[in-house]
Amino acid sequence: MKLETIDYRADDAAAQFVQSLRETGFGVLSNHPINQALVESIYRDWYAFFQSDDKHNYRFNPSTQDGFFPADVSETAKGHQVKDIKEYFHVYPWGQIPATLKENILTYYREANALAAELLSWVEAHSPVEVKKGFNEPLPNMIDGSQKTLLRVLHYPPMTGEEEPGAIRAAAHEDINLLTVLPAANEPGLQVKAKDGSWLDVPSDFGNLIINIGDMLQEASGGYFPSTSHRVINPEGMDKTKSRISLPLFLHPRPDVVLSERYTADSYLMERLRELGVI
Ligand SMILES: O=C(O)CCC(=O)C(=O)O
Ligand SMILES: [Fe+2]
Repeated sequence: MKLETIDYRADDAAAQFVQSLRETGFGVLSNHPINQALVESIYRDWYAFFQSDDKHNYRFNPSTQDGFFPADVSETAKGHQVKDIKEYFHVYPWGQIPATLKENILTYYREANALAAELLSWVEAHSPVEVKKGFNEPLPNMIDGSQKTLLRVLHYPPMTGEEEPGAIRAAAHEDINLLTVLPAANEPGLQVKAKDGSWLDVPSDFGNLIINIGDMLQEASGGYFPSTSHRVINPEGMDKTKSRISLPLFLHPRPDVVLSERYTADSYLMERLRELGVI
């Protein structure tokens, strides 16, 4: 099995994209409307920010979760013991954002959300009737006006040789949210677990847009759309000395959205955050 890249402008792009999501939990788009020059300037400016001491002036707020998370408080994926090798910044439009970085990152936030709403309408349009009937409201509606959607700017530092044994950039995990939208990072490493248990490279040609299903869409679709495990492996050889920057947008429904008979978006998120031990 291999992940195929889908041309966003193809006549049957929506059908192909939804089929890829259904089969692998991932969809990869080329020729999409996200401005690549904007993504590149975000990578460049935030790389400089992560290199500076200024980042420590934006330490995350534990109750609202916006701001800078240093490597020593970085996540440990569910079911793992060692921390990931990464630091990151959580951007919410209402949260702390360095003034010089604000305009570009909020433009990206807005544009990526607009595309995400369209992709959710593709998912809905290509869902079987029984699955569609289970959606309590149209999928694009679920994120409309949501204050919960999170843009994470990630910096994976170069390898030093001092890493904790077994630690990798991002240990295997599933995303909690509805869909995740991710421009290809400036370095490779992202892999998705196939049905046979093998790890596949996600095609990360610069300019591709990668979309994956999160647990909330799996829940809302009664398991029809699978939330698949993915990870970021450590670089080898010459790439060891390179940083990797990536920019996942985690689409979160409004808290009152009913996902299933068991969960609202809020009760689902709280249960997962409690399991992770972060609340
Ligand atoms: O850095 C990446 O390419 C993926 C990051 C990721 O999966 C996550 O932060 O949930
Ligand atoms: Fe992820």
